[in-house]
Amino acid sequence: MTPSTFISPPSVDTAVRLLQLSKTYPNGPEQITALQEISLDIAPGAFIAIMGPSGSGKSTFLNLAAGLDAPTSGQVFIGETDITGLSLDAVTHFRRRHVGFVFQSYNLIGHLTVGENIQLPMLLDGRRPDKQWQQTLVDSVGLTGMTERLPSELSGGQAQRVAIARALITRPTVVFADEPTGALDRRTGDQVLEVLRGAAKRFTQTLVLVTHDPHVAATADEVLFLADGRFADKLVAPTSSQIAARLVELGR
Ligand SMILES: Nc1ncnc2c1ncn2[C@@H]1O[C@H](COP(=O)(O)OP(=O)(O)OP(=O)(O)O)[C@@H](O)[C@H]1O
Repeated sequence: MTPSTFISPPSVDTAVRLLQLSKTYPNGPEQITALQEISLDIAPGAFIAIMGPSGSGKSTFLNLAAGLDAPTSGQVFIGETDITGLSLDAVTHFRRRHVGFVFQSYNLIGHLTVGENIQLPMLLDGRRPDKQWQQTLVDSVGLTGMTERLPSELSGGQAQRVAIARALITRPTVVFADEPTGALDRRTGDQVLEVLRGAAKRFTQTLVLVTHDPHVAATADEVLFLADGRFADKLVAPTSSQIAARLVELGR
């Protein structure tokens, strides 16, 4: 199916639109279908969590929705741009400007200071960082006075706060977070989640979080469940117990 056969691109009040998104991987003579015809609209400022049993397609979902991998079929719009129609170079450039990432492993550059790490997405894009916005973010994630430190001088929780500020510095259309508290103890993880959630709400930042952890997913406005590469359910503002119960039913 060519892109022109699909319906029109999303309006500006859709941050991310997935249209009949599918991904198959070769597996010897057969194929594994990791995602099957996923369609979803995410509103600007929404905070959604993606959950599902192991192998249900969460990583594949994130990789496709964020433009880190190409679908076998279907389309991904970020804002009004169909990123599945872009060349590899163009999608990399687009991602740098319009998509933020927070990974479990922080991915900070060791020889750059906190401040330089936060500015990095702007510098890589050849843009001058907005110092005032940077300071707002630094204060908002609780790193005031720490911008001259190196990553080796930070705790895990502080390192992830840097990663959150770095993800927000470009004012991206959407931030994807992949197990953002997976490397932290529960208390620190809760604080970091609160920072992430608080910043997203304060700056009306669209946030898509992929996690195994019901406690983490319960901080989202909505939880979408994948099973066998399809959306199996949605819970609005659920408790972690409700999420855990649903996961058991889906065969966690
Ligand atoms: N590169 C690949 N090559 C072949 N199969 C793959 C590849 N990546 C994922 N798969 C398969 O696609 C399906 C979905 O995998 P995916 O990693 O998206 O699931 P997941 O929900 O993130 O799993 P987990 O919670 O265990 O990390 C699985 O059956 C997996 O084995």
